[in-house]
Parts: sequence; C-alpha cells; structure tokens
Amino acid sequence: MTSIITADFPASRPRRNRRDDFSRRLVQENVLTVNDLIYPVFVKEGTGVIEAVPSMPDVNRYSPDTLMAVAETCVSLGIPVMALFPSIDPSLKTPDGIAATHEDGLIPRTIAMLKKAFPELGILCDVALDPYTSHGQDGLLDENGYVLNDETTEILLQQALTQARAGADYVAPSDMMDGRIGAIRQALEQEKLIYTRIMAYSAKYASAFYGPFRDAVGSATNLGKSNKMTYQMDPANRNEALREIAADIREGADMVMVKPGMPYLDIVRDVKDMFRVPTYAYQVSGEYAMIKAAAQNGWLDHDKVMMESLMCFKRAGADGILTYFSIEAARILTGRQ
Ligand SMILES: NCC(=O)CCC(=O)O
Ligand SMILES: [Mg+2]
Repeated sequence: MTSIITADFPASRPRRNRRDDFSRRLVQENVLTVNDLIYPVFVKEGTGVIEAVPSMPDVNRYSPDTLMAVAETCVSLGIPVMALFPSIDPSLKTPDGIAATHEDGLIPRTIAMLKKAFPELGILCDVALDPYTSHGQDGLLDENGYVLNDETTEILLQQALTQARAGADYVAPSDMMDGRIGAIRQALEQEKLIYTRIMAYSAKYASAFYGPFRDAVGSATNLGKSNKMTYQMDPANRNEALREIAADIREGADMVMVKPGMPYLDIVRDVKDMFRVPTYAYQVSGEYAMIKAAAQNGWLDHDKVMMESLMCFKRAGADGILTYFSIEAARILTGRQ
C-alpha cells in the first residue's frame, strides 16, 4: 500500500496545519451540530412529576405534563427528535407485556400531547416489551424461560401500530427479535401508515452498560439475575452485526442503529462503510453515567469530555447520536439556553 503521506519530513510538517486556530478550523474533517442529536427521555404516569434517576445524574422521569417543558426546550434549541421511554406502574406489568399495545396507554397519550403542542418536534418511540413485562425480558417466555420470537413479534407489531396511530414519527424496535422489522413494515403498510419511519436497533449488544437505564424504567428488579444473551448480540461479534443490519435494511428499515455507542464505534464505522445508509448510535446510560460520575469527582472535565465523545461518533460515521447529553450539548453548540 502506498503511503498517504505525500512527502517526507521535513517537506511534510503536519504540525503546520495545527499551529493556528484558523488553520485547525480549515482542516477539521467532521462537525457536530444540533441536528445530530436525539434526546431520550423517561415518562411516567402522574401530574407534576419530575423524579431524579440516581444512577443517571441530571436525568429525570417526567409525567406527560412536565415533559412538555422539556419538549419546548428541545424545540427552542433545535434538537430534531425526542425518544420516549416509559417507566410503567408495576401493577400494569404482566408476563406478556400486553399493556404495550393499549391505545390509551401512557406512551400513546404522551405522543398525542407532544405532537399537538409541538408538531415540529420528531417523536421516536421504543418498540419493546421489557418496560411492560413482569419478568423484565423483551418478549414472551416459554416454560423454560426462553424468549419466544414469532409470538413476541405479534405483540410488537401491535405496539408499533399503536404508537404510529397516536402520531409517532419513528418507531424504533429495540428487542432484537428476528423478522420484526419486516412484520412491522408490512403492518404499517396495510394500515396506510406509509410515512412512519422505522429506526431499527439492528446491532444491539447484550451489554452491561444498560444498567442505569434499567433503573430508570424500573425493569432492573424484574429482570433480576437473568440476562438477554439469547436475543441481544455477543459483544465479541463484528460480522454478525453486518448480517443483522443487512437483514433490517431488506425488511424495510429507514435507518439503523448500533448500541451501545462508545465501545462499539468500530461497528458504526463498518456499518457506514458497508451500507451507506442513515446510521445512528446510542450513547447508552452506562456511558453517560461514567462520564457524569468522573466529572462529579473532578476527575474529568465534563463539557470537554461530553463534546469529544459526541464528536467521536461523527468521526466513526454516525449520522446522529441518541444521547442523554443532548440538551447540555445543544446549549454549547448553539450558545442558547
Ligand atoms: N431500548 C433502549 C435501551 O435499552 C437504552 C439503554 C441505555 O440507555 O442504557
Ligand atoms: Mg435482527
């Protein structure tokens, strides 16, 4: 392979372009803007609720009414999309998670309120049963506790239809069942919901970095000591991610996602290079908590590490990032409050 250095030292002095702010700006290869951000939020039943999530500093659970102010902040900062995650009342959790399909459930009501008040804000909804199941798994269990694929997909497509009917702009299946992108796309087409976008959590790994999220949605205690390794991917695997992405694109995904984010940027790059489709990454709760905790201890510079981490997603090839830092980053990027 020929070298990409065009000349040898001293003819080439790469530090010349790094010497001044103007020349650094001129050679900068990637940019992060507010248009790259998707803000995940936690919703719970009630009024006037703003409840801190201890393992995720500066992240709260909101009732639909208090969430409106958060949505307003997103709109005023220019954040394109907010992603909704429910913290469901334990009394509504069942083995089949059927409350996920209820038309008058927390999420459909919240979508309707948001789209009425802020039609310009994109709303993305998680399609998965784990916030709704009494066992904390993403699907129906057989007698041995194995998560059933096709039976789960049947409920997931009802959940996706409920969200789309309520006005969700994006449905985002995060459960890793096989074939569910195709099933959901077909169901949407049949109902003439032809503009609902599907963001597929295509390469979702069985990661320990989701811990704080499970506290936030209240599924940690339900899940107990069990894991999700029979459907989420092995962190050791790379080629498998590409096969999962290929399948979801063929089945009708508009955009694909890799999750978690920072430890998986090699996968993001592979996906972008191979498929050249809109590619997103999720900087998950554990990644967020690590940065927050180190910053709280004075061990890292919060803002600098936050902005660097988000830029690295862009460099890896991501078109956007789901991040709990969205509002703080958008304030820095826009200079607005
Ligand atoms: N389906 C959504 C998630 O699992 C989020 C994980 C996280 O933020 O840790
Ligand atoms: Mg798949």
